[in-house]
Amino acid sequence: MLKVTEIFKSIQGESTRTGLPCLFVRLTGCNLRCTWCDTEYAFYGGTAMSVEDILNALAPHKVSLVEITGGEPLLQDAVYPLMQALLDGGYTVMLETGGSLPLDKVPAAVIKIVDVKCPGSGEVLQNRYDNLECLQPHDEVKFVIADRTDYEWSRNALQQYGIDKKVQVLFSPVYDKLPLKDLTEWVLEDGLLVRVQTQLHKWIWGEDAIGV
Ligand SMILES: C[S@@+](CC[C@H](N)C(=O)[O-])C[C@H]1O[C@@H](n2cnc3c(N)ncnc32)[C@H](O)[C@@H]1O
Ligand SMILES: Nc1nc2[nH]cc(C(=O)O)c2c(=O)[nH]1
Ligand code: SF4
Ligand SMILES: [Mg+2]
Repeated sequence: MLKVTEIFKSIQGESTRTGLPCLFVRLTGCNLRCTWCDTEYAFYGGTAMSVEDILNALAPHKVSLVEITGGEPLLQDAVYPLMQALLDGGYTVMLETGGSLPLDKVPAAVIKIVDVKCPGSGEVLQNRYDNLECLQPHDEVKFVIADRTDYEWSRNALQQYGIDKKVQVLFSPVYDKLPLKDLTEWVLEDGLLVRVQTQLHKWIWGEDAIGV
């Protein structure tokens, strides 16, 4: 059984697949406490569901892209059979993870979106840099940036670990904290090979909407 906070249909609001219709499975519980986390309601509670219950909840929507997120989805062991069952059911599966837990057991066909936590998150010491070895070309690495200090730290991490040589890198401002324009201009000034992104669902439905 898995603890599930919510299952919903929306557009993918982040990553290179932004704008595509997508189903979301938000698992309950997180081992981190990022200062700016927009999903604190997923830390506790949740409904117990089996893999079959989750497949049955997704099927009527007739959307083939699904993202498993949280909370931290890799905290629950049953996430592995869930990912495999979704792949076997013909879904394109994305996994959104905070980067503090090992990635080596994630099925190769799953598209991993891995955060590298910046100092402004308060969780920079939790990054597992050996995870960068597990990345495949279809995976993406996301830096959520609160200010200029985070930006310079991210720029340095890119260079130190050669992340932009391996996968698509996303630079995302902390919503309502760092203006998108500032981040964009810094990236252009420095000629970084990264994709600036914003959380599109918040521009559509507002930052406090849940289940979108
Ligand atoms: C809620 S987390 C769940 C998955 C996992 N715990 C993680 O951190 O990647 C989903 C994504 O939302 C991002 N996020 C959370 N709060 C945000 C905010 N206020 N502004 C921008 N991105 C945010 C996280 O950094 C992460 O990339
Ligand atoms: N629309 C929408 N797209 C998203 N992409 C990643 C999300 C997440 O919370 O992990 C998310 C989310 O919460 N909503
Ligand atoms: S790791 Fe993800 S869910 Fe957990 S506190 Fe950070 S942003 Fe929120
Ligand atoms: Mg979200």
